[in-house]
Amino acid sequence: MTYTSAIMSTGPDAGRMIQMLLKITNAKRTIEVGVFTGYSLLLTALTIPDDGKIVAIDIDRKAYEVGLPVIQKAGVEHKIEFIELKALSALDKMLDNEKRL
Ligand SMILES: C[S@@+](CC[C@H](N)C(=O)[O-])C[C@H]1O[C@@H](n2cnc3c(N)ncnc32)[C@H](O)[C@@H]1O
Repeated sequence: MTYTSAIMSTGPDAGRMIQMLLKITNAKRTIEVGVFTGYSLLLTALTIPDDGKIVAIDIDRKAYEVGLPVIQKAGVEHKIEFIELKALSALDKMLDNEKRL
């Protein structure tokens, strides 16, 4: 599969900034809104602890699946819960579930 929208991906400088912010805040649980092929998702998964969790939301699972083999090769897929849904609906569901706990 070819993906022609590479311009949508986070740039390397912004990626390093994301990693730095995750480190200085000791982030363990994060929400990624807008995954695309998963570059910033991969950086986040590589940065948070091994028992950390990322809820990754995107309306397009196909784009996520383009980058998934890299995430798997990096050994960080277990930290990711991918949700294919509009972000607002996914976030509403998460809030509803939280209220029920
Ligand atoms: C700029 S790209 C994300 C780039 C990604 N973070 C990266 O590092 O490569 C934006 C993504 O948001 C997704 N998107 C757009 N509207 C959305 C919505 N309402 N809910 C969920 N995802 C959405 C698109 O499918 C696209 O994959």
